[in-house]
Amino acid sequence: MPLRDQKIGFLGGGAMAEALIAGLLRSGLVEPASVYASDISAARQEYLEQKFGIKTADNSSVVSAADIVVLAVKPQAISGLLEEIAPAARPELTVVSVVAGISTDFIEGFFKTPVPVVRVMPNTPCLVGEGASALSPGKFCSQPNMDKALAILKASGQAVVVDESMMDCVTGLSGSAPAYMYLIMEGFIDGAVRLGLSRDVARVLTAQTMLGSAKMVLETGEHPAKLKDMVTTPGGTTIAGLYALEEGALRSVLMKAVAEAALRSSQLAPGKNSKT
Ligand SMILES: NC(=O)C1=CN([C@@H]2O[C@H](COP(=O)(O)OP(=O)(O)OC[C@H]3O[C@@H](n4cnc5c(N)ncnc54)[C@H](OP(=O)(O)O)[C@@H]3O)[C@@H](O)[C@H]2O)C=CC1
Ligand SMILES: O=C(O)[C@@H]1CCC=N1
Repeated sequence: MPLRDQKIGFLGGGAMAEALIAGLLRSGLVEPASVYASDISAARQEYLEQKFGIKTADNSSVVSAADIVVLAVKPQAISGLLEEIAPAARPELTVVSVVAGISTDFIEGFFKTPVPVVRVMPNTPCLVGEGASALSPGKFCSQPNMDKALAILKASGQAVVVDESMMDCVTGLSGSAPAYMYLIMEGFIDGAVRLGLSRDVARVLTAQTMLGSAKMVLETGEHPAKLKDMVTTPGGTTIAGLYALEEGALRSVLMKAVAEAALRSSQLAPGKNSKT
């Protein structure tokens, strides 16, 4: 078991760290006593201690105490954080970065010794055990390092290994897409509320329909177009709704959303960003 006796430290205790900690602890693979976190905000540290029963400390103390360190600050804060923790970094450590747009090469460059780095793009549904994560190994990463990172991400959903050149794309897809899905659900809910359905009923029907449709794709392995055809009775209701979606160029809009988010990911590394 790759996480046995491993102490896991989170640097940056915001939304994504919270989702990963929640996923890890609800899986039962790790005890709260083995999890550490640091955050620039004392109030945030207190919140994490209270919510999860984990320990908090400053960044360097967390790195010294941990076997696996998860970098979970915003891209704009990564250089300062890496400078701060570099003296405590060592080759036995596994560094897992969830920071969008930041390459393994960039992170490795801050350390004096060859430190294994795994780049990961998770998403917030890790919070409820349904995350979708992609991982790429850095150049000093061994299979045991990857196994540890995979175990953390698989504890809270599905995880796949991709070439690092695909990480901006993955960031624009599964990293960002929970937000797109919520927007789509909001539109469906408002559409039903407009026709008189109560918001609560519309919310449950919408979310369960998205969940069920996603399960159909994953469990049948069928092309989404075939599953769509199964719903679409000739001359019926669904084709009328699909016609409206095609008029609104839904697929083209969704493709653009992935491309725009991937482009932004490619601009996030310090020195590359067009805006901060
Ligand atoms: N949210 C998401 O869905 C996903 C996020 N990510 C990545 O995860 C990372 C974190 O994102 P997210 O959780 O949304 O952001 P948050 O702003 O919620 O979390 C980052 C946290 O780190 C704190 N922080 C800032 N500087 C330091 C420091 N030097 N040491 C310790 N803590 C610090 C921040 O404090 P303060 O706010 O006061 O600055 C904040 O609480 C980002 O790099 C993002 O790209 C990846 C996949 C999905
Ligand atoms: O919006 C962001 O930049 C982060 C990365 C992917 C999801 N949230």
